[in-house]
Amino acid sequence: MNCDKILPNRENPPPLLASHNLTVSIGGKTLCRNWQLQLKSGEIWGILGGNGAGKTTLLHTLAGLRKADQGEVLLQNRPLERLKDRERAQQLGFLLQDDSTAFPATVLETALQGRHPHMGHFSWESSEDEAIAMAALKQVGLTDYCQRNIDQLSGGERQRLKIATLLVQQPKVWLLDEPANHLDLHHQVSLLEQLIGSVKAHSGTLLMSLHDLNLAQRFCDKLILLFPADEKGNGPEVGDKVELLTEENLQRLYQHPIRRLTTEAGPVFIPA
Ligand SMILES: Nc1ncnc2c1ncn2[C@@H]1O[C@H](COP(=O)(O)OP(=O)(O)OP(=O)(O)O)[C@@H](O)[C@H]1O
Repeated sequence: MNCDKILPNRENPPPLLASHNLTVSIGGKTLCRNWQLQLKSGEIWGILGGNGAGKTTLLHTLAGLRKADQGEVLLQNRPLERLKDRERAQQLGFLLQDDSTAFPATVLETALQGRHPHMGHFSWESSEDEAIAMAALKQVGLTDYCQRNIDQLSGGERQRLKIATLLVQQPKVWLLDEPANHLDLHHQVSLLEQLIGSVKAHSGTLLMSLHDLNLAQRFCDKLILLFPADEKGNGPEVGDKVELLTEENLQRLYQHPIRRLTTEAGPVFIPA
């Protein structure tokens, strides 16, 4: 591996998460080829693309949950696949779209799982860990449910609990697969604001897949538009949201005309 370009340097610190010549395919479809991506401290990224475009697959690859066809992912300058699970969990948090594998536990026990990567191997959760978990549950409005079993939560409450668990974990790199799923309008905005506030306060970075263009416009600095990769060199487009959120790009991305309206609150996107 050639790390010349990403050696640590005070003026140009290495990206928190980077892909190096990454090629990812699934089901005979190539999502990206020899792809270089750099997520830096303080940056908030979005991945946009239609159903089946590969957003989840790409996020899973960047999190090390599935192997890339070629290339590698670097977490704070170290190849992800060489990190121990615990080391990885200290630095990288993932919000899965589907967590049907979750085992029975109370809301508080689930939030406390976010502390596990930071605890000693044989230690129990301390009162300080519990206070951190309760503070996160308060942030997402679940204090009153802390002793309830998670199978007694609504879809939106479960999503808020997953977000609380990440707030407890406090990773450097946050990868979120459709964080706005199941959330009502108030919680979409208030929880994304809290997540992003926490990411920025800890000089982290966040990458999330979204279906809502207005949330992408509101919260992201940078975007990945997941156009299919082909032999002609086409593929994902990466850049500032201001450059990428055009009607032309969005129509091509979703194969549907999208109108960009200018309002006092900023641009608003609606399907035509
Ligand atoms: N195990 C698998 N084997 C083959 N193809 C798969 C497999 N899992 C997913 N796919 C296909 O890979 C493509 C990308 O799926 P992925 O879930 O990453 O898309 P997505 O952009 O997250 O979609 P959505 O917006 O619908 O959640 C889809 O066409 C899907 O059918």
